[in-house]
Amino acid sequence: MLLEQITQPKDLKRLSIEQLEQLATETRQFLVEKLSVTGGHLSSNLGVVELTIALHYLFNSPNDKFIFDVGHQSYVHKMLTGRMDKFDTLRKYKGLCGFVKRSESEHDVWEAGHSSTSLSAAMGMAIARDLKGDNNRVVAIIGDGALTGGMALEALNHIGHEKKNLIVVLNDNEMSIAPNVGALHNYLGKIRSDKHYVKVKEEVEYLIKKIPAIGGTLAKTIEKLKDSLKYMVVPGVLFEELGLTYLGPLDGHNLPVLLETLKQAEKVEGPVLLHVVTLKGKGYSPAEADSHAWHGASPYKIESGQMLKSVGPPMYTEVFSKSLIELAREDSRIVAVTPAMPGGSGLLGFAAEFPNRMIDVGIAEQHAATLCAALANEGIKPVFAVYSTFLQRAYDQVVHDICRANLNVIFAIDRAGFVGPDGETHQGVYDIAYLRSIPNMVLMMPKDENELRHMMKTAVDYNEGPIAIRYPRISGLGTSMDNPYQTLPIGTWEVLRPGDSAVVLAVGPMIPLAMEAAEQLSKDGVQLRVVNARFIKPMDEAMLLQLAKDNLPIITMEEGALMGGFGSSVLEYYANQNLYGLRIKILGIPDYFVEHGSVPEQRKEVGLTAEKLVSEVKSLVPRKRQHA
Ligand SMILES: Cc1ncc(C[n+]2csc(CCOP(=O)(O)OP(=O)(O)O)c2C)c(N)n1
Ligand SMILES: CC(=O)[C@@H](O)[C@H](O)COP(=O)(O)O
Ligand SMILES: [Mg+2]
Repeated sequence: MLLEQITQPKDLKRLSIEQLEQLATETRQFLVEKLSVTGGHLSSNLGVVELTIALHYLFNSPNDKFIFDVGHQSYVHKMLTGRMDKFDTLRKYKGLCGFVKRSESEHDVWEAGHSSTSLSAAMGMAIARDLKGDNNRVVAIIGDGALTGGMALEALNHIGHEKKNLIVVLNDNEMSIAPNVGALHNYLGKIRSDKHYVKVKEEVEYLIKKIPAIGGTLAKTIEKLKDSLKYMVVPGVLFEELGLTYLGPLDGHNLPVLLETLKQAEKVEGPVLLHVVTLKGKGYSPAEADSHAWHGASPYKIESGQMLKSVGPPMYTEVFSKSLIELAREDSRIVAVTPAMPGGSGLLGFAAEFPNRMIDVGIAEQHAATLCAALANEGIKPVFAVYSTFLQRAYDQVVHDICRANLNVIFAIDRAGFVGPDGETHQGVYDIAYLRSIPNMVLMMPKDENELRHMMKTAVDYNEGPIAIRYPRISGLGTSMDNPYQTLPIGTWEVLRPGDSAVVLAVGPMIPLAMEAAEQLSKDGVQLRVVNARFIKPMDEAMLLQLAKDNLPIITMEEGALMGGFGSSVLEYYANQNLYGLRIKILGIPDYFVEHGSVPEQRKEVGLTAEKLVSEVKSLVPRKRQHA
């Protein structure tokens, strides 16, 4: 096995083309086998096997810098840089990260997880290189999906202007997570499909070379002719006009072609865009057939391609999906907007039933937010379906275009809280802090999937401005679903369990932990009152005042950043009411980035457990009130 001989990139350099091709075969086999156990981003990585081998064969990482956009397709890079032995721990707690990670290797020079940052990073590294007088190569590897992200276009604008030496490898597999969308995608499709370009271009260049060298106006005319012909024959004219040299399109699985074109690219002065065409999922037929489903694969049986799906209650996303469809059947104003996550956000069923009411804008959260503002401005009821972590990308639009204008936008914030294997770049733990401080925003989180349905109805009926529902990347509790839907009174909490020793104000998935702690505490004679703090903003101020009067110890519990979170707002409230002397403890996520693992492992790491709540309550309740 050649793969076993590769412990660092320079081991590639002694291999022949045939051996590199053999290595590609072994690499695919390794990925399919390892990820059948761990799960992970299989189809993206299968698509970049030859490309990654070619890059490490030709260039000299880490001196030459590889910047992977998103970084979900960096498994081959990790294999070739000495981490094959760690793949059994991929995306596991304290194991190999599923994205590029500087602490793992000197070859990991730039981290991501969020899309469309690679070109900005490449530009920064190229400028720094030139300021320092270095001469290393800077190579960004960006997918056709990531190229639809606004940041990528901002960077292209700058790259074309500055004309620094750098290489952009556009990995075009026609897919984002779902099929890619947008005018750029269509443009790339035209280039990919029309072989006419390459033929005519070669003929024109041959003819122009034939014209004997002459001076004066004729030469200028010929130059102009060549330029105007460029519009007809050069496929990447869009990029050429932006100031990049376009090379391609080329077969991203053909190693000799890749190596030859990369060598060409290396010689070009200024920025180069290499348009590489690949097949997402290549080499594993279930992934080739459905690269969307195999983008984020669960563990699977290799032979059958059967993914091992979790059994039990429905995921919150599924409940959101079904209730959105039910509500949309009754209300034609409802439109769903997604920034390139129709599958993950549970909108495929909605799109099937309401094809002209589901809008996928590509990886463009900022555009999606302001689009929703305009839809609401015109009387439409937009549901902005977005992961908590990706909503961070549109913070200004939420403030400037939606909340300030007090427009009726519904935010369906999925993956709110810990997300597990995707880790620190994807944790949905800042939205409480970053949303509650915006005027006009209503923010709620359900205790279970049944209450999620009622919150959906509450949001659709709400016409006083923006309203957000956040829900986690976990299964529900298996509760039965009320029919009909109920509309919840805004700003009201509910007591789920009485108690007069202490009270916990619990948010969302913290409630089952609070109920478990209450059970344990009652055995010691401590009666913990459990409150469903389902409205994070506005809070139930009547209840807060009553709790102060009762002078009970108060604990808040949220799966969100403590800094600026729900607990902070309770502290702020009491301080502003001059209600000092209350015994209050806030539980949440401390001020650091929690890395990948399972959600229970992440909760345990930060102390979001029933045990922790029990000990906190006991520390606040006078001993005399506890059984000895
Ligand atoms: C800001 C942001 N929005 C959404 C995502 C979710 N996401 C991860 S990968 C991906 C698709 C990327 O497509 P492409 O760049 O073409 O890579 P491929 O998987 O096709 O190789 C998306 C939408 C993200 N990581 N970051
Ligand atoms: C790499 C990326 O950002 C997405 O693929 C993300 O991992 C999807 O997350 P879910 O698996 O929670 O849909
Ligand atoms: Mg793609």
